[in-house]
Amino acid sequence: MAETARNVAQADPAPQLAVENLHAWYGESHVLHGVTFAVKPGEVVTLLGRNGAGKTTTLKSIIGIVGRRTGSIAFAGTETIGMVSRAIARLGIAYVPEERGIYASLNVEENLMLPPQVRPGGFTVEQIFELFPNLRERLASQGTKLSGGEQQMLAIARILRTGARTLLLDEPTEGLAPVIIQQIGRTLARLKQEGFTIVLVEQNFRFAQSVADRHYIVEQGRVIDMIANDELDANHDKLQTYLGV
Ligand SMILES: Nc1ncnc2c1ncn2[C@@H]1O[C@H](COP(=O)(O)OP(=O)(O)OP(=O)(O)O)[C@@H](O)[C@H]1O
Repeated sequence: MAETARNVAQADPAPQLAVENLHAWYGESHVLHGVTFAVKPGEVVTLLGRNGAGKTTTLKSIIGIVGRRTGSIAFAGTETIGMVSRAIARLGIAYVPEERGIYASLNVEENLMLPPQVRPGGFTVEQIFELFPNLRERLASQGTKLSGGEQQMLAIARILRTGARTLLLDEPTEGLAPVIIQQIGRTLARLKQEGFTIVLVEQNFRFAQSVADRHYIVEQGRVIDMIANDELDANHDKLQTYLGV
C-alpha cells in the first residue's frame, strides 16, 4: 500500500496539453498527419523542424484556427477538438503568431487593452511595464512606429493581461537583434518561474536550448522524436540530420 502511494506521488503530473493523433487540413491540403506530444504544467517545450514541417499549423490547430482538424487536443483534461477558437482561448490558452498581430493604426496602450480578459489573475498594466519597461515609454506610439522587438514584446504583453497561463509562441525571436533576443529569453525564464506553460516554435536553435525543458522534432506533419534539453549536446548529430543545419 505504502509502495502504491509512493508510486502515485512520483507519477508525472497530468499534462497541461496533450495532443494525440492530430490531423489538420487547409482546404483539401492535408498538412498534419498524426501529431502526438504532451506538455506538463510549467514546462517550456519547443517544436523544432524544417520549413514547412507543420510547426505553425500545430500551434494554429491547438488554438482552433485551421480549416479542419481531427484527433485529440486535451487542455487540462478538457477535450477541445470540437470547440471554436474563442472557447479554447477562454480556457486560458493564447497564441502569438509569427507576424505578431499588432494593429498598426492603434497605439501601444490601445493594442495592450484590446484582447478581452479570459481568466482572472492576468498581469496588471503595472506588472507589464515592470517586465517590459520600453513599452511604458512607447505607450502613445502607433503600432507602425514600433521596432520588431517592441512589437514582439507588445504581442507577449498583451496576452499576459488576458490571464492566459499557457502560451503558444511562434518564432518570437525572428528577425530580432541579439540584445532583444536576450530580453525575450529573460522574459520567458521569468514566466516559467511563475508557472506558465509554454510551447515555442523556434528556428533559433541556441535560443531554444537556453529556454526549454524539452524539444519535439516535427517532420512532414508528425512528431518524430523528443530530445530532453540536457541531452541536446549529446544528440547534436541527430539534430543536424533532422534540421538540416
Ligand atoms: N494557409 C495555408 N494554406 C495552404 N497550405 C498551407 C497554409 N499554411 C501553411 N500551409 C502548408 O502547410 C505546410 C506546413 O506549414 P507550416 O507553416 O505549419 O510549417 P512550419 O513547420 O511552421 O514551417 P515554417 O517555419 O516555414 O512556417 C506547408 O507545406 C505549407 O506550405
